[in-house]
Amino acid sequence: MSKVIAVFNQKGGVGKTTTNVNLSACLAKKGKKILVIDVDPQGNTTSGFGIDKNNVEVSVYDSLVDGVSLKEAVIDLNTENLFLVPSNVELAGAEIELTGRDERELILKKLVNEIKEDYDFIFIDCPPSLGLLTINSLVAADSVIIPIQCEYYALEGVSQLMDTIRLVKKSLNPTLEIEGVVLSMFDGRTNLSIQVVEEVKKFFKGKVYTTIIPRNVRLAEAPSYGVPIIDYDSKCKGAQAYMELADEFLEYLEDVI
Ligand SMILES: Nc1ncnc2c1ncn2[C@@H]1O[C@H](COP(=O)(O)OP(=O)(O)OP(=O)(O)O)[C@@H](O)[C@H]1O
Repeated sequence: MSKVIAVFNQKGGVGKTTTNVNLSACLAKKGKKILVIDVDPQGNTTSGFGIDKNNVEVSVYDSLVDGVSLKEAVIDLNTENLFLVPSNVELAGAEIELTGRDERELILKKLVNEIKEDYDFIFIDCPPSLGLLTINSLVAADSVIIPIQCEYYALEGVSQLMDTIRLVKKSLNPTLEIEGVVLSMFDGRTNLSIQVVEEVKKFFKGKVYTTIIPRNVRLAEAPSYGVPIIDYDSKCKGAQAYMELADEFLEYLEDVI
């Protein structure tokens, strides 16, 4: 059974891209066939996998705006089980171009449904906004993983994103569920990090898995080399934390099914 997961938080710089690149790479290592769809015009997930975003032939923009099938946009990352639909800055214009189209919130869902069964999991990297691209991502998804940075105002951002999830559930995707929270850039030496973890766990009342990813210099370096952390330094704390997240993710699904 295949599953589509949106990695979503409208706040910028909270670890969405890092989670997408590294969780998907870890799951691919565990034998799951993974497609990552980069729906962020910044294209950091695309470059995080080592793809030159200024040089892609077909991108998610072509699919969303011109109806090119996602199959035609897929890049084989030459790592076993791992595939990518790339993005680039062209996507920044898509929200305006799609305004006024019929069923504009359902475009990605229709495209994803055509290829869903070819993969075990499809991860969607949402942009840091609450616009049409994010709504398309949440409508296409079966579940949401929420990265939260352990920093000031983390919880305020969470209540805002919960409003969006509730709205999408109510009007466009009633079966959408929250699956897990990734507490990103945790610095165990600061009270703030510890407090954020406690508050977030209380907020979600133990209903979802909450995985802690430490602030880790190797994780911060890996994107500039265009590799997932597991291929960069598989022994570092960041790589181990994402492997643990992959285990939790798979355990959660076993429990649910
Ligand atoms: N656990 C970590 N340890 C150290 N650095 C990290 C960690 N997680 C993410 N970073 C760094 O923090 C920055 C922001 O992370 P990331 O790009 O994943 O966030 P994002 O939510 O995708 O951002 P945006 O909203 O701009 O798309 C990046 O430079 C990334 O390398």
